[in-house]
Amino acid sequence: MALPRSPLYLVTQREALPPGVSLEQCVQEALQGGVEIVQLREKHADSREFLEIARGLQTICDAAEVPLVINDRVDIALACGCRAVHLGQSDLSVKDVCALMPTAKSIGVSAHDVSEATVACATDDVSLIGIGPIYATTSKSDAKEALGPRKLARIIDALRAYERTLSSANGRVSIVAIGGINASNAARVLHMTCNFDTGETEAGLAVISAIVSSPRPREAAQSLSDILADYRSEGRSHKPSREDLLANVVRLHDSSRESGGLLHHITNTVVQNQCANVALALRASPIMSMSPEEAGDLSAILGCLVINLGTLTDDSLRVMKEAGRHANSNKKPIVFDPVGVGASAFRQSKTDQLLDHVQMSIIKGNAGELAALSGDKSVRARGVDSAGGFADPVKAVRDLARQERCVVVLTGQIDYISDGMTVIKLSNGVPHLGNITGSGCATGTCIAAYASAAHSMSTTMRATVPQASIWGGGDMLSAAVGGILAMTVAAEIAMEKQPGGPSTFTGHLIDALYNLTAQNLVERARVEVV
Ligand SMILES: Cc1ncc(COP(=O)(O)OP(=O)(O)O)c(N)n1
Ligand SMILES: Cc1nc(C(=O)O)sc1CCOP(=O)(O)O
Repeated sequence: MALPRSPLYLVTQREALPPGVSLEQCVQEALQGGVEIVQLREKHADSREFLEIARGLQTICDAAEVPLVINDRVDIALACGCRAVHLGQSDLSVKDVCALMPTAKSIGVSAHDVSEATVACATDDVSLIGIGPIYATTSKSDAKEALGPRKLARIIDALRAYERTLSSANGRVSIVAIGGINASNAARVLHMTCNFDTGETEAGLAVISAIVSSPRPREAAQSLSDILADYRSEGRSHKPSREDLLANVVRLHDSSRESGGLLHHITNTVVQNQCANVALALRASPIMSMSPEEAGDLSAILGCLVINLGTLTDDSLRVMKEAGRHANSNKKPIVFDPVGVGASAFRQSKTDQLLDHVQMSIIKGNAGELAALSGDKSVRARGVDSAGGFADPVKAVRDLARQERCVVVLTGQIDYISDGMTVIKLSNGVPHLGNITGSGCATGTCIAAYASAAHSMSTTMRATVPQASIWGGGDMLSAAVGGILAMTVAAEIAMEKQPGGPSTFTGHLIDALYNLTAQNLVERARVEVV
C-alpha cells in the first residue's frame, strides 16, 4: 500500500483518549472522517500489549485500505507483519532497520531542521519525513522548541532544493508537519507549505490530540481532511497582463464605491484620524477598535483588517493576534504594515511572533521594513524610515512574497508589488506625499479598501495566488495595485490644485480620494508588468 502524498496522518496515544472511548473505536471513526495513515505510538504499553494493539489496528486499517505504521518498534512491526515504521533521530538507523526488515515498504523519519531532513531524504529507503513540532504540544514530553509555520516552510524549501540535486531516481519524499496542529491552525500551516509553481501543499498534517482527544473523532478528522482538500485542489491561474490588472482595478473601484466595507484598523495613535478620513473618502467605514474582546464579532462583518505596527505595545500585539486569528478563520483579508520593524529588536521579535500566528494577505512596507522581514542586511532602517533601497527591488519583492506566501508591496518613489510570480512596477505619485504624516499608513487604508472589495467579489474574480482565495478570498494582487494607484493618482490630482503647503495638500488629497473615478486611475496609471 503506497503512502499518499500530503496525507492526513493520525498518531495514536491512548492517554489522550476521552473517558470511555477505546483506541480501536477512535481509529475506526477517524478513518471514516478521512485519516489516510495511522501510526501506532504507545509509549507506555509493554511489548505484549503493544503487539496486541498493533494486530487489532492492522485488521481495522487493512479493512479501510489505509497503511498502518509502527512507531520506534521494529520488533513489533516484524511480529505483526506490518512493513511500515517511523523512526526518531535516536532510534535505530534507517540502514539497520533495512537490514532487519529487508521487505520494509515504508520508513518514516522525524526531523527538526534542514540538516536532519536532508540526511533523511538522502537515502532511497526513507519515504516520509515528519517535521516538528510546529506549535507547542503536550503530547510529546521531550518535544523540541516549536518551529512555527514559517521555519517549516524554509525547511521544506531547502529539502526540495536538495532533492533536486540528487542524481538517484529518488521520488519526492512525503512530508508531514506535526506538533500542536488542530483545525484552527491547520490552514495556516498548509498555506505556508504551498508550492509556488503548483499551488498545492507540500506537506500533510500529522496529529494526535486534535483527533484522539476529541469526543467526536470522525468530525475532528473530517474537518482537518476538508482543510487539506482545499490545499490539494488549487490550480495556478495565469500571470495577469497590464490590461487585466487595470480592468480588475476598475471593477474593484466601482464595487468599493457602491458598497464600501468595514475596515478594522489596529493602528498607531499618530495616524488614526488620517486613516479614518481616507477610509471615509473611499466610501469605506473605518473602525479603530483596540479591544481583543470584540475582535471576533468585528471579524464576522469585516471587509478587511489593517494591522499597523507603529506605536507597538504588548497589549496592542495581543489585539493584533486575536483579530488576525479571527480574520484568518473567517477568510477575511489582512493588510499588514510593519512600521519601523527594523528599528528595534523588540519590534523585530514581536513581528516574528505575529507572522507565526497570523497569515497576512498583503504586506506593505518601505525598503527598510521589507529588508528587516527578509533578513536582508544591505538596506538599513532609520527609525520608521528607510536609509537607501534594494539593489534589485524586483527580486526583493518577489522573494519576500514567496517567503511569506502573500502579496508584498514595496513603497518608495517607485512602488513594486508582487504575489511571488508577477512583479508590477508603479511610477505614479508626488514627492509631497513624503511631507505629510501618515501618508504611508493611509496607503495601507487605501489598499484595505480595495482588498475589501476584492473579498466581496471573490466569487467572480479569481485570485492570482491560489492560496489567497483561502486567505482573504479574492484577487489581492489587483487590490494592492488599486490601493497604490488610488493614493498616488489622488496625490497627483491634489498637487495640480496648487496647495500652499502640506496642510492644504492634505485637504486636497482627501478631496481627490473622495472624487476619484475609475477613469482617473486608468488614464493616469503608470503601471508595468515586469
Ligand atoms: C509522523 C511523525 N513525525 C514525528 C514523530 C516523532 O517521532 P520521534 O522523534 O521518534 O518521537 P516519538 O514519537 O518517539 O516520541 C512521529 N512519531 N511521527
Ligand atoms: C509525536 C510527536 N512528534 C513531534 C515532533 O516534533 O517530532 S510532536 C509530536 C506530538 C504531536 O501531538 P499533538 O498533535 O497532540 O500535538
